[in-house]
Amino acid sequence: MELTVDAINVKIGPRRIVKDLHLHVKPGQFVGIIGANGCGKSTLLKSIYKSLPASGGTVFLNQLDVLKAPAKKVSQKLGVVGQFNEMSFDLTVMQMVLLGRTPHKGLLEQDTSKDLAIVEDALTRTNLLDYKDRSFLALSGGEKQRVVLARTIAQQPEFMILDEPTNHLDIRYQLEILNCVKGLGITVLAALHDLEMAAEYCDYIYAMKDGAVHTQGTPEEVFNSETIEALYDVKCQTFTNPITGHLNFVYHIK
Ligand SMILES: Nc1ncnc2c1ncn2[C@@H]1O[C@H](COP(=O)(O)OP(=O)(O)OP(=O)(O)O)[C@@H](O)[C@H]1O
Repeated sequence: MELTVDAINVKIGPRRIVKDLHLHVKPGQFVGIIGANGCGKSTLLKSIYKSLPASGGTVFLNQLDVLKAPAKKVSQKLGVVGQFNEMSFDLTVMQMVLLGRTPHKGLLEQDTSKDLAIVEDALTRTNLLDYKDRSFLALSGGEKQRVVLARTIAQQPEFMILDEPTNHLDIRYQLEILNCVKGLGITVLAALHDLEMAAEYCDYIYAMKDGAVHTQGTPEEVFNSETIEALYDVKCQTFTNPITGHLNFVYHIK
């Protein structure tokens, strides 16, 4: 499944937060969005998954016109792991993850053995099998984040949007979550703050500044001192870690 975003604009009050932005995610790619706090990453993602109205532009998932299509149709294709996962009523972890099946079901349709098998698989992939009878509200922030990912996996989307998916997570779970998402083999668009993880996991990067694309390309093309300084207003040196072979960064304030 591929995503094509053309000339998207988002205004909040009088302010233009996302400005005429174009973005393309090819089938099977893991694409990252990076940029400083407040540059518009979440606003862009929310406009793509229709949580915020766009004031102009189009979003297509293959032939599906996302901004015009009914929510249920979109949620059969598109799964979202957002930044804030609070809810006010209590469900068990199992019940939360079963909610992921909703877009595929008719009104009042019962859960089938196939739904339960899909949920079991999602719980296994996110290391949550032992948590299935626990109360969602009593979980830690990181555990909640994993439950939300499991729910999104149970939704069986062909395209996944992640907004800072590793917020709240310790290092092991940050790696596990990104490995887990990568292992799904679906197309992914993710806002990421950790540049080293973005360099390791992303096939292609959009670097945003002030609501627009500042630079785009492969991690090797985007991650250089000039771009990082321009995006974050810090001094930066990049180097290849001799142990991991991955791109690493050293920062200091100008
Ligand atoms: N509901 C809102 N009302 C007013 N301003 C908003 C609203 N939502 C976002 N903004 C503003 O839009 C700008 C972009 O916010 P956004 O959350 O998209 O940035 P971001 O790049 O995701 O930041 P972060 O890295 O901190 O999550 C910010 O200046 C923010 O204050």
